[in-house]
Amino acid sequence: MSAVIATYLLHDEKDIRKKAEGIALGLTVGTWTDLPALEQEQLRKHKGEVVAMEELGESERTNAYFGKRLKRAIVKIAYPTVNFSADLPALLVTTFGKLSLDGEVRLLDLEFPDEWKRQFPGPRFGISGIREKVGVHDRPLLMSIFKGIIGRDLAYLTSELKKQALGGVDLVKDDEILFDSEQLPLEKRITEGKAALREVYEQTGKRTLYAVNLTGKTFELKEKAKRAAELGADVLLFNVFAYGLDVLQELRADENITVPIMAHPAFSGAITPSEFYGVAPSLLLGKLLRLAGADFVLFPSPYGSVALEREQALGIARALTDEQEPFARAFPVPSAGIHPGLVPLLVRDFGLDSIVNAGGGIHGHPDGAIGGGQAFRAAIDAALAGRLLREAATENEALQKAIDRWGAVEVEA
Ligand SMILES: CCCC(=O)/C(O)=C/OP(=O)(O)O
Ligand SMILES: [Mg+2]
Repeated sequence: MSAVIATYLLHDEKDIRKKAEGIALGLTVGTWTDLPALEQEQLRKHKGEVVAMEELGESERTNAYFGKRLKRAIVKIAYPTVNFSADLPALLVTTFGKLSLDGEVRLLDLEFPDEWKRQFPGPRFGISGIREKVGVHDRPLLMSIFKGIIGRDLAYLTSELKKQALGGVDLVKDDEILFDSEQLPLEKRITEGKAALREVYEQTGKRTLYAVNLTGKTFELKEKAKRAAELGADVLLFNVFAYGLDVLQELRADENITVPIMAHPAFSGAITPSEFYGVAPSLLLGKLLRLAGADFVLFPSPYGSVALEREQALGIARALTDEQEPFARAFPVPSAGIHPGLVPLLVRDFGLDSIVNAGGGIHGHPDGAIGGGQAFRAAIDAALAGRLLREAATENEALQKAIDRWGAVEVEA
């Protein structure tokens, strides 16, 4: 029987196995033992099964949080794929719909039968495709974020775009809070942005992509994205969790929208952070965003301003780049509060196939966005060469100024 296997962290005061069995039945056939034999035979292929249970010891932390003594267990439950359609809304409602309201259950992972998950698109470009577009194959990419753009006009936007590109970044992204406005409509940001980046390319030979924020009402998104593609948009930034995973998948699957999609984690913090309930980040921001077709995935780094616990951040990156999956690998983009002094940690933890992403760490440099980009590029080169940042900074003024401002976390080679 083809089944999706959900892994949960369960809590219960009395009988964890009974709770697990109740979930397996409640989210599938509803009841079992009181059914006549004939009905049991007819319904057997639809019945959810507890396929594994690992009891955990009591946790003082958990009991303190819930204010009662709880048993705990990691439980795997199989949901027959014959019960639901092959789409993410059906998957989520089946495995963690009403159950997500329980308040004492955390969805840790979903495992899919091969033939079932191949119905999903995965990234259209992925890491290799993005590298081809920027022409960089031997280092982590560097991305900067517009800051202080709301309320500004196109002349200001293109001027700021050029400065970031002149600093040597490979991509510039809209901030996720930049929405269409009279002064900065999407179509103009694309066309004027392309012209500005073409100027920098002709001046420096450096190609820089611009990720424009695709926003607006859900049912307008496809037409907007098609128009953006026609205008030559490099990348579409998308606030997936304000819309839904299936909207991301619909954009990815449309053959008229052959543009890389960059998933922003905005609003996902309403779902992932608790260790006791909600959804594990490696599943929501890793496995599911890759399945739905994100080429890049931003998530809080372990050392930034909205830090994720390190193992959780690494778990997202693993899920995005797992070679066992039948999908293109997606770029991990550990973000928030990143400055050049953190690059050795980023390279150690996320390696070559990742993106160093910064807003304040670029624009807050004493020499502005150009200095910020130069400092990051020098830090990346130093980290890859196994050099201490402070040593490399003796030969690079922009990096030295960044270290003077934000410090540096050295990682021994
Ligand atoms: C995890 C998303 C980070 C983000 O959206 C953003 O704008 C970061 O800005 P900085 O923290 O680098 O200034
Ligand atoms: Mg942002």
